[in-house]
Amino acid sequence: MDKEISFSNVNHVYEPDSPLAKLALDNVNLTINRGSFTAIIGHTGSGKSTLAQHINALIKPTSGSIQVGAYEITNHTTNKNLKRFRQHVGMVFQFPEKQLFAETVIKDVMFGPQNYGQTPADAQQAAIAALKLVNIDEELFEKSPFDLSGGQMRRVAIAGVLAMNPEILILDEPTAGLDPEGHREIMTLVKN
Ligand SMILES: Nc1ncnc2c1ncn2[C@@H]1O[C@H](COP(=O)(O)OP(=O)(O)OP(=O)(O)O)[C@@H](O)[C@H]1O
Repeated sequence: MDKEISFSNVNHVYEPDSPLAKLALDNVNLTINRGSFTAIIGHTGSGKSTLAQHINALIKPTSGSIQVGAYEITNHTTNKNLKRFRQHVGMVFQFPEKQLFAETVIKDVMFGPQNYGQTPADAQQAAIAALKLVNIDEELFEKSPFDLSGGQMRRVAIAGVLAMNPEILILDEPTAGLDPEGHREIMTLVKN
């Protein structure tokens, strides 16, 4: 199997050189293979989100390096090289429904592909495909995302990431705060 993501001696210190300095990642080494499904488990505050946010270079290592496909992320990586890279690494943050903003479900999901240069027609097609993938009925497409249930809102938010057709999908506690039914729906869609 091709090596896809690897961490080499990754350290991350929040607020270095201050009395509040916090070592959140301590010499992390790991490899995640292409085509695999990996869960990171740990106590609250153990560094799971910090680790996940390194994979799309939202934060950079204090030292060490992360290889994601052909990209290497180090302390020296500059943001200007990262827009194309982030297109391939979809990140679903905790409580992603908090980032919904558009007046309709379909417009919300189209936003990402359009922002990355797709025509409105192509973005709409990508959005429809992503919404199908997360089982959102067509009759909801023109509704406000804020009129949906919590589980539906979360699925629309995930569709917004899937519409970018990422090669890597990172989900940070995707079922947090959902009821058992919502929990089951999200885990089924992630597996699909
Ligand atoms: N922006 C920040 N500034 C300073 N310290 C931070 C920051 N973000 C996280 N930390 C600290 O880094 C450590 C790891 O946090 P992180 O959020 O990665 O943990 P987690 O395992 O994802 O936790 P949870 O399960 O509660 O989401 C914690 O001690 C946290 O307080």
